[in-house]
Amino acid sequence: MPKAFITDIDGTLTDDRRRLSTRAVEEIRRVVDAGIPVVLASGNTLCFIDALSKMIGTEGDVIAENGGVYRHGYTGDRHSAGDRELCFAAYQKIIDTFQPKGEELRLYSNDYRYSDVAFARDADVDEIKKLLADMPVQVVDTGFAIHLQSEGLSKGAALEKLAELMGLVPADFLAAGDSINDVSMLKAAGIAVTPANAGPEARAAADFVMSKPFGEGTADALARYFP
Ligand SMILES: O=C(O)COP(=O)(O)O
Ligand SMILES: [Mg+2]
Repeated sequence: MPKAFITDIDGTLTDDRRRLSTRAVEEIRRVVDAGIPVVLASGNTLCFIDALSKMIGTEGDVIAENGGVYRHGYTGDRHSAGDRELCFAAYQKIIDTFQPKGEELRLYSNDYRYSDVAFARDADVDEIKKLLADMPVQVVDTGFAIHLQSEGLSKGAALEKLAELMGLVPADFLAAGDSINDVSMLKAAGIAVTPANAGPEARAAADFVMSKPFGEGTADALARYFP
């Protein structure tokens, strides 16, 4: 049995409209009550994940902003990395290119981010990647938002550091994720699963693709690996 569980949120615990699977929540509570550490790892902001962590009932071990931020427990230090000003300069470059064409970009939860810049998927990602090719910024399309983050940051890299604070190694974890921003975490974990809605990158990185999509698939994985 794995010693711990790390899970993505959007598309892995929720459906594509971001509605939480109550069965996945129940399974996580069962696992937490059995003494298994559970990490929530998401592209979302720290405050968003903290609220979710409290209400689901996990212990505050979190990775936010796709690895730009992590923290061990609710009272642990917040570790933030990355050059947010650089990400903003990249975002400005995108605006300067797209706005004259009449395309509006919408920032997501900008007041609450420490590391990355996230915005609505209204612009063409391939065009953005081409535009920013000479900048040390990653363009990550999670299927829910587009993120700009400093090179070298990922959920997998943050897992390495957080696991150490938890007295574990990434190989101790079962990981669940649905998207390209989960690949590094799925690869680092001992066992990796992906719900049936997952994109091709996450599928390729997972050991098992669950037969059900979204939180239902993740709930099945918890029942299987933490019986
Ligand atoms: O914030 C996003 O874009 C997606 O969030 P996720 O990492 O929980 O899927
Ligand atoms: Mg996701």
